[in-house]
Amino acid sequence: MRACVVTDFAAPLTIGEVPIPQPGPDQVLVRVEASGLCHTDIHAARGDWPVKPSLPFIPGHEGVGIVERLGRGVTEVAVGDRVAMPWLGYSCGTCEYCVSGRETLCESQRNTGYGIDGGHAEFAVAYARHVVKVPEGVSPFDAAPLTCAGVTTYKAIKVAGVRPTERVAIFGIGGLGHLAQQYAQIFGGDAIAVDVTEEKLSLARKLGAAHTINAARTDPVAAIHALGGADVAVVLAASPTVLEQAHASLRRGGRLVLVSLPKDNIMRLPVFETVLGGLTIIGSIVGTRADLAEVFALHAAGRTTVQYEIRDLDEINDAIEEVLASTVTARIVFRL
Ligand SMILES: NC(=O)c1ccc[n+]([C@@H]2O[C@H](COP(=O)([O-])OP(=O)(O)OC[C@H]3O[C@@H](n4cnc5c(N)ncnc54)[C@H](O)[C@@H]3O)[C@@H](O)[C@H]2O)c1
Ligand SMILES: [Zn+2]
Ligand SMILES: [Zn+2]
Repeated sequence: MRACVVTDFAAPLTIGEVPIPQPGPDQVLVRVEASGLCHTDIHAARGDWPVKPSLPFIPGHEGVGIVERLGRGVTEVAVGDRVAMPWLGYSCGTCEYCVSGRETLCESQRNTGYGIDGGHAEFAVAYARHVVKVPEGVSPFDAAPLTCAGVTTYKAIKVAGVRPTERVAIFGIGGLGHLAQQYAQIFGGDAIAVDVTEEKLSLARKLGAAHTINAARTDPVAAIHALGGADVAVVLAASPTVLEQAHASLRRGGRLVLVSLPKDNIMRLPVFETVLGGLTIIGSIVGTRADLAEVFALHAAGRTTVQYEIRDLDEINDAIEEVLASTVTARIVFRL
């Protein structure tokens, strides 16, 4: 099969032929139709984070496709089902986190496109318990970005507890951000979209943003305080500077939700303003299978719009450069 393989954190990704993987017990073989390029794939391919994937590996955790074969004991899905293969590729099911609906915190978890070969390939093997069925009527190209960008930001808005009329500042209107904005609005909030290009802000306006701020031209902290300050700020740009701006943009009682994972792995936190402002700081990691089912249901009901550009897998290295240069409207999805 044709697959994208990371062989070296310092080298471009390679596209080549590798054997089709075989599903073991409790696993399924999926023929991938569409696979979204998350910024996390770039961090993974470059070894940006403290825990690195072992080489070589196939990235991609927004893979969507058709179940082609079942391993021994699989009852959860059938051959022919369309499924999504999210970042949470395996969790133990029995630890205190798993049994209390917090499977994304499982310490035995394995991650698709990181510890388990992922979706940037013609076929992928996944644990049947951890794939999520894509509802009838949702295209694989819409489903792919929802599988990480969607579920992650849906969860981030949920943990922030966004309430009607609250001002929700979204820092970074990329793959994650354009969906975060829509979930903030679905929960009743007014979105303030912050990014560094006019194309991203024009998409945000099209999707209903109450305000847009170009951080390349205007100080977003002053601009958000001129609107009264943010009740919630969600950080989706992988930069410590943006983390600090998001914190500074909050009004008293505000909540800061950390989602992006900058290589630098550090933010300066002003203690005085945090204490006196009664601020809450929340870390949010992807979402559960149940969250993803809700994300798909919202989309099937016509409540969200997924913005994507389709590319061939051979173009992945150029696609990565485009994401890093902020020239992609929202998400790139590979057609397999
Ligand atoms: N916590 C999680 O569960 C989780 C899940 C998925 C992705 N992530 C992380 O979230 C981050 C975003 O992922 P993505 O796929 O949406 O990336 P992306 O590249 O599509 O989006 C990032 C956006 O930030 C914008 N940006 C850049 N500099 C900015 C600035 N100074 N101010 C405001 N905006 C700025 C970019 O123009 C772009 O639109 C990555 O670090 C990724 O690893 C985290
Ligand atoms: Zn992702
Ligand atoms: Zn567990």
